[in-house]
This record gives sequence, structure tokens and C-alpha cells, in this order.
Amino acid sequence: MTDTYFVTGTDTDIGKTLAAKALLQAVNALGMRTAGYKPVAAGCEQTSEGLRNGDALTLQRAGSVALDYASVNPYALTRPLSPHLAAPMDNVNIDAAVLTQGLRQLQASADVVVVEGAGGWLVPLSDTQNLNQWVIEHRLPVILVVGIRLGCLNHALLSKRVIEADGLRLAGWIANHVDPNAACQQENLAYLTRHLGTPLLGRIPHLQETGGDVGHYLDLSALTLQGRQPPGSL
Ligand SMILES: Nc1ncnc2c1ncn2[C@@H]1O[C@H](COP(=O)(O)OP(=O)(O)OP(=O)(O)O)[C@@H](O)[C@H]1O
Ligand SMILES: C[C@H](N)[C@H](N)CCCCCC(=O)O
Ligand SMILES: [Mg+2]
Repeated sequence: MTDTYFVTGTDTDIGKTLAAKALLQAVNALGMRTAGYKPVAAGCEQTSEGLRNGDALTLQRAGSVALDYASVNPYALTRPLSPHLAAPMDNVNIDAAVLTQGLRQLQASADVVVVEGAGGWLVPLSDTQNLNQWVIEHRLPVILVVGIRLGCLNHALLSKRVIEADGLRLAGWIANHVDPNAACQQENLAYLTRHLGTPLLGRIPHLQETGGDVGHYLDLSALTLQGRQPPGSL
């Protein structure tokens, strides 16, 4: 039985990829097989091997299962825009069945799959399709990454409200100190701890270097991972 978590955030550029990497690394440290999944990535570089997205490459490297790029990122879109705009510019039509097929393939080889969304919870994939609909279809538990900065309280509460109205479980949240100059960070953290009503899985400080191990900033004891080994058995 594979545990799959969907990582969303209060906005684009608030640290979902860093937090998803931390989740993968923290689960790796428990000795479980992990795979990262970035089903839709907007903002890619053209390389000799095809379009490549930085988030997907980060998740590909952080997962413990060796996967080819296309398995981690089935839709690689050129422009750094909302997917509903970036896809038609590449003559691509995002098909939810392809996203599902990719997820199933990863679930077959990993104990834990960490799926990173794009932007925030309601990001559009087309004029009639939003990414949350696919998450609802799969009933994935959601982890909310809050980029601690001015405006995040409203964005966090709105996200929580809609995720729960969508019938999904908010399995936890991660505080990411993305803005070193944000005022009252401790007070905002305390407010969110009181009002999000879901476990705080960890705080990622503002880092000079984001390339190393960040898994140790998280404590996954609040997540019920099926394949977790009993303490002392590793
Ligand atoms: N805790 C942190 N310390 C320092 N830099 C950070 C931190 N968190 C995020 N960043 C930097 O902020 C930028 C945005 O972070 P990231 O790419 O993880 O955002 P995102 O929410 O995944 O965005 P997207 O919606 O594009 O997927 C990156 O350059 C990242 O390295
Ligand atoms: C390009 C960016 N970094 C993300 N990949 C996509 C963000 C989409 C945001 C859409 C929106 O809510 O306005
Ligand atoms: Mg990202």
C-alpha cells in the first residue's frame, strides 16, 4: 500500500518544491522507497533531451527510486505561466487520465509518493479544469505549505477552507520561512498553529543554500505512513 500526499501551497514561489524535497528526504531517512511527482510543470528549459523543469529535476533527485524524467513530469510546458495558458502555447491539451496513469506507475514502485502541485490549490489546467479536481478524484491527503510572509494568513485560511470543502483531509502543514525580512514571523506561526487545525510537520528556516538535506527540518510522526518500520528496526 503506497501513501500518496499532495503538496499544495499558499501561492506560487513560496517553497512547495523545497518542502516536497524535505518530505522525500525525511521519508528516505525512515528507510522507505520514495518518488516525487510533478504532474504539470510550467516553466522549462529546452535541453538536448527535451524540456526540463527545475522542480521536477529536484524531485527526481530527491526520490530514492530511480525514475526517468517523463515518469516524474509527464507535462513539461515551456512558459512560466498558469498551465491553462502555458499548455495551449505548446499545443498541449492536459489530459487528467495521463496524470492518473503517471501516478499509478509511481505508486507501483514506491512506498510513498509526494506529488507537487503548481501554484496554489485552484490553479487552472484549462478553462474548464482545475488541478484540485484531479486531487479530489484520487482522494489524496493534502499537505499545505505556507510561505511565511505578509498575506499568508488569509491565503492559508482560504486554502484550508476550500481543501476541506472539497472533502479532502489536510494531513498537515509546513511553515517555510521564504522571506527573511517578513515581520512578526513567530506571531504568524503561532496564529496558524492555533487556526489551521492540522499538525505542523515542521518549519524550514530561511536558508542561504537550499541544495542540501532539508528533511531534518520535518517531523513526520503525525503522518500515518503504512510502510513505516517500527522504531529501532532500521
Ligand atoms: N526556506 C527558504 N530559504 C531560502 N530560499 C527559499 C526558501 N524557500 C524557498 N526558497 C526559494 O524561493 C524560490 C521559490 O521556492 P520554490 O521553487 O520551492 O516555490 P514553489 O512554491 O515550489 O513554486 P512553484 O509554484 O513555481 O512550484 C526558490 O528560488 C527557492 O530556492
Ligand atoms: C510559473 C509558476 N512558477 C508556476 N509553475 C505556475 C503558477 C501558476 C499560478 C496561476 C495563478 O494562480 O495565477
Ligand atoms: Mg515548485
